[in-house]
Amino acid sequence: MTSKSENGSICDTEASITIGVLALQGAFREHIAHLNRLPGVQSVEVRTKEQLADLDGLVIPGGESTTMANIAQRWGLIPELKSFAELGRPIWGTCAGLIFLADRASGQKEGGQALLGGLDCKVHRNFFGAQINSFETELPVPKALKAFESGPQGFRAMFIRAPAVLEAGPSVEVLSEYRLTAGEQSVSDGLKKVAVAVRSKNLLATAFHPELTEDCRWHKAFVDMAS
Ligand SMILES: NC(=O)CC[C@H](N)C(=O)O
Repeated sequence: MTSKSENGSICDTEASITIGVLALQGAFREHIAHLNRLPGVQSVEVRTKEQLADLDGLVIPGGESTTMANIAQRWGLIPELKSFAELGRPIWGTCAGLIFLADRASGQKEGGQALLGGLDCKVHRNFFGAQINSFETELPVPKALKAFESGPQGFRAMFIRAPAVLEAGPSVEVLSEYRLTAGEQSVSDGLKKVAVAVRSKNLLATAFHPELTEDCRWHKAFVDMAS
């Protein structure tokens, strides 16, 4: 339902959930657009620690995890982001955001990079190779998530210089897996599959980019976690 506020602007009176999208670098606008399509949800670009206070959940978008970590460090955001996660507030990391949330990462730039951590996982930062190896595929929907109860039984997964979860601890629930092709297995020590979507308590992480497809169900799933 929309109504006119006193100053005459149109506002959505149903909006009750506020989701922030970390807007330091990367694909934050696409997440904002998807979130705004969901009823009762308003989204905000987040650049300061003060903005974190009023959020029901935070999306850390895809982009370049080293650059994002450097900016977050320079702007003094790392301690606040860490405590956001530690306090059990919902965070969804996509692609670079997944790397950011992982406790352990390989394939990092020399000198490593700041990680927020919280997700008991080891990720490979560029598991699927360089930009040129980016690809799109269809994966079965995660049955564990209510948001996928309706709609097609598969979802489009776009992998762009994508990471993958190589090891996950007992607290981590694997929501989606990707089966490696014979060629991929031969350069991955015979690994047959990797996790590409995981959930652990207040943290959701996906190696692919739902914000670049028409499907809003991953955003809905995160809003469910934040509601
Ligand atoms: N699309 C992405 O977010 C790519 C992430 C990239 N592999 C990194 O290290 O940050």
